[in-house]
Amino acid sequence: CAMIQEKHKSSAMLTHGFYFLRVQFELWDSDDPVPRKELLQKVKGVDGLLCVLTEKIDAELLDAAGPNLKVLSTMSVGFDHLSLEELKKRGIRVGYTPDVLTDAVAELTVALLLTTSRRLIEATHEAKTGGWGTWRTLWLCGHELANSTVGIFGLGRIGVAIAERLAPFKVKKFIYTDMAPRPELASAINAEFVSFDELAKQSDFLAVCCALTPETKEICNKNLFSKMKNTSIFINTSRGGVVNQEDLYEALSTGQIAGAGLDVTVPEPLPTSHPLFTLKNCVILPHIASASYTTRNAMSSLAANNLLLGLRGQPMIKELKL
Ligand SMILES: O=CC(=O)O
Repeated sequence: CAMIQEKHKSSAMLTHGFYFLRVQFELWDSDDPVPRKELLQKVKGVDGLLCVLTEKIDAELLDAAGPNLKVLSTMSVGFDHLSLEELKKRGIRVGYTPDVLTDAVAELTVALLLTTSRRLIEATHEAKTGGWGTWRTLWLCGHELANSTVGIFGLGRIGVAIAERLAPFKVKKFIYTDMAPRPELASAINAEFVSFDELAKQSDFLAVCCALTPETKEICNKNLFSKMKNTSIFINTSRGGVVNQEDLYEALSTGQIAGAGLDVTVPEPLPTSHPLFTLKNCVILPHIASASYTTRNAMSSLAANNLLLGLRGQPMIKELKL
């Protein structure tokens, strides 16, 4: 989190293209989120703010910042932590970091899918704790990608990148649903547009890649799970808010679906006492999809450049249309 303003402790000449921009900035120099109270105090009077997805940028924070604030840059592709309406109302420009994390997120999604479908966490636990007896015919059997139908809910850059990585596993068919067909993206992976119901019914693996919006909030609920096959695997690397977790628990614990792999939950962190942690067929990761050194470096650099360009009144590299 970096707050850019006139009269703060650190000062730097930041080279940007052929220009120099003199900024004074204060850095929250910790991997832990800046405490809300501290953030509310420190944003007062800043011209720009660089945040991550743990910071809720709402009317309270924007009021605390005051009228100097012209640019917000989030180091994330998701922007459900930003109140876009409030930002637009105040004429604040917003930068974000799509594209640079697509490869890392797709890679992690494939890893999570295979970990869940081939029951790798259960398997390593058995091996370590003495559950490994003789070779047994049906022990720790899972579901394979070869000849399967993979469904993608929300076909964007990341959905396409996931499908491209899964295709060599001999997937039979890719299907997807979105607000409307997206033929250009779909043709790259030969995916067929289907209804939400058909996606539920046909998918052997269902990967959720949509943004969290009022329309997608808890859209993965008992209506979806009840239509899925009891051999199907559900994967979510988008936002926890798209899933109704009580319904998912029910579907997993009653065998309505075979397994779930989640990189995102509500809340984050998910309390260790949460019922989903009791299930062997649920693999939960702590929101690490973009966590590779290369990608996090690219995200920080893009977020910083977006901020500086915005402060200079120029088009950002990746700017949200408000
Ligand atoms: O979840 C990660 C992001 O939105 O960048």
